Amino acid sequence: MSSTTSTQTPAPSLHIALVGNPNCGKTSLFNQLTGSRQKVANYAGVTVERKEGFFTTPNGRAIRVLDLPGAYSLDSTSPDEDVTRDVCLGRHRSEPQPEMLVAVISATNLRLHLRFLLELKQLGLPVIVALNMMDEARRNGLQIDVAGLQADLGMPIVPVVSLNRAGVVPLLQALDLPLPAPPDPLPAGIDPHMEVRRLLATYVVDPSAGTDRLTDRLDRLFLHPLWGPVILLVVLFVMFQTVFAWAQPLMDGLDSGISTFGQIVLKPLPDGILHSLLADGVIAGAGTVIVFLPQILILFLWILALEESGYLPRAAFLLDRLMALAGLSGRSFIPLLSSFACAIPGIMAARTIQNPRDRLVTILIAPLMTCSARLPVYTLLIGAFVPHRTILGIFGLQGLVLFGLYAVAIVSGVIAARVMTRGVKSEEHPLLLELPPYRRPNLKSLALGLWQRAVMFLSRVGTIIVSLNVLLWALSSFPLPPAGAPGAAIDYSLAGRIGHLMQWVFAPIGFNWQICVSLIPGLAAREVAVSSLATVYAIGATDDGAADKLLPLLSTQWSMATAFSLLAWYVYAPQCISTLAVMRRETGSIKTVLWAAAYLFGLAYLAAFLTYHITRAITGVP
Ligand SMILES: Nc1nc2c(ncn2[C@@H]2O[C@H](COP(=O)(O)OP(=O)(O)OP(=O)(O)O)[C@@H](O)[C@H]2O)c(=O)[nH]1
Ligand SMILES: [Mg+2]
Repeated sequence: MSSTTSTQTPAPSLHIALVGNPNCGKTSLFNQLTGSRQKVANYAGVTVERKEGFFTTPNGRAIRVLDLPGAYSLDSTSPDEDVTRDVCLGRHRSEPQPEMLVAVISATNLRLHLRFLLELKQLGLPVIVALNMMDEARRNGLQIDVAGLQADLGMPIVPVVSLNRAGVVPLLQALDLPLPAPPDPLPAGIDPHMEVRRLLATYVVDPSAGTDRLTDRLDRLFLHPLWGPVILLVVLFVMFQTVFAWAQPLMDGLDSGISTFGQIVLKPLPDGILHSLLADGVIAGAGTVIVFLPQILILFLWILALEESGYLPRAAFLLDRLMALAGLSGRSFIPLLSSFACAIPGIMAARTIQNPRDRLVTILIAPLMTCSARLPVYTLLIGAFVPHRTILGIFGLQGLVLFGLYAVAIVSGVIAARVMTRGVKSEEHPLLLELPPYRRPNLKSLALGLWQRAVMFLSRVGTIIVSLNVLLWALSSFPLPPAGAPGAAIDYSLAGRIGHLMQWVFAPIGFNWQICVSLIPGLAAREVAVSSLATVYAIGATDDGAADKLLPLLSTQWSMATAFSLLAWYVYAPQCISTLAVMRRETGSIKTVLWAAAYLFGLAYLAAFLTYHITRAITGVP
């Protein structure tokens, strides 16, 4: 900026990095400084790769800032911590050493975080300490002699609260000052643990130390050997019940909105190609998927609230034994849990696992965890084939079946991991899982998180789903049948012919040719299978408006065995190219990916085959 109004010349630009222990609030600080919306959550290991951002200080200094994965020390042991170590030491392949570090430490966890800070002193780089979570420290009555600590450490300390912009202003101001001198390293022979103890004893008064805090009281309940698992089951159970119960009115509203919209748009158009393209390709396709938005948002509301509350690491702790059964350690839990939202961040979160075997097995079973894109497929079929009935007076049968599908996937994941590890115990270090304090989820950040999800979902619908559906519409409409040909026009189209050919392979598991056709575009994204079915059936239908009636249509045209077989297929099939691509990137091996795809498709076929024939035998429908 060549400003003539400013009286001060901005200081030269600066390149800094945010470094600190996991879960100390680096990403929250990064988001406040740069205005970005990187993922933040209340457990260790959320950020697994470096993120770059830019901002300007009040005096106009241009700053490039890196958010780094959390680390416990510079002797890194996992791929995510490698990044932090390499950047700090100036050894990173594509990232120059920062000119200054902003060491983020949490005021509520000084015993752990000061130790890493002492290690950072050895680097010979200027360091500013951002003393984060001051709001919580104040609430707990913690008194910190910041001036004394700062003089003792030889580094400027700036108290901050990274929850809002105002809370980080002191740091912005500190970044306008000339760079501090690099601190002196800890003299040889001084034990860092003793040094931390000395610092705490001299500069910190913690009146709540040794008292029974809320977090301790809650942990006695949530980590109780009996009540802990019971509560976990109840939480998961209620979650799936609400996905159906709360979403229904919203879904009905959306459904009728889309029908009305379709009628208004289509009414002036004469019958013909354009009418069919809009009705059968765009509206039928996008409309059938959009109605699932409420369910997806309810699922995410739960996931976001659980992430922020601090409950997830407790769940990992409770399930450590289950993981041991699979030959894995509790460290695999969070990556697997993230995969319930989407396997892609889940597979990336496996970078926090140190042991290479455990990391590979976790990546290989991550696609078995039920990602949110399966939800439309599951609920469409459950809605069409499972009666809307209450069991024992309180449990909805549909929610129960959904819960069952998730449970089957988890059990399958455990068995698959056990086979891959041959039950040999993990050599990963015993689970040293940090249990963060419980936090009431912030309503604003929940709302923001949901908004981001909604935008992501709708833009998926608007881009990939609509374009694939238009493509599918074209393939299902052309070539046109010869004049006077008997049967439905779609049978003569390219898609119809491909579907009939594929039936050779899929008839033994009860798939009709329409399902076969929808499986191909469904590879791009699982929800596309639903919109594709809508398009294929709409084009094939003789009566108008079949599109918005996919659900009743399926319940009359498919047997229960076919529907359940497709559900079983979707529990296992790696119907998502992006997941396979991320697997390739994270493992660096195309062989691994081919193997993963083969074993998952194999399982899918086997499960669908068994489900189809068992259901047929039970229902007695041939
Ligand atoms: N009360 C309070 N909570 C905070 C503050 N800063 C961050 N948090 C919360 O602390 C948790 C961790 O924040 P993150 O920003 O994800 O931490 P991180 O250091 O990036 O964590 P990793 O990426 O796992 O290393 C989240 O629940 C935040 O909402 C703060 O100043 N006060
Ligand atoms: Mg982070």
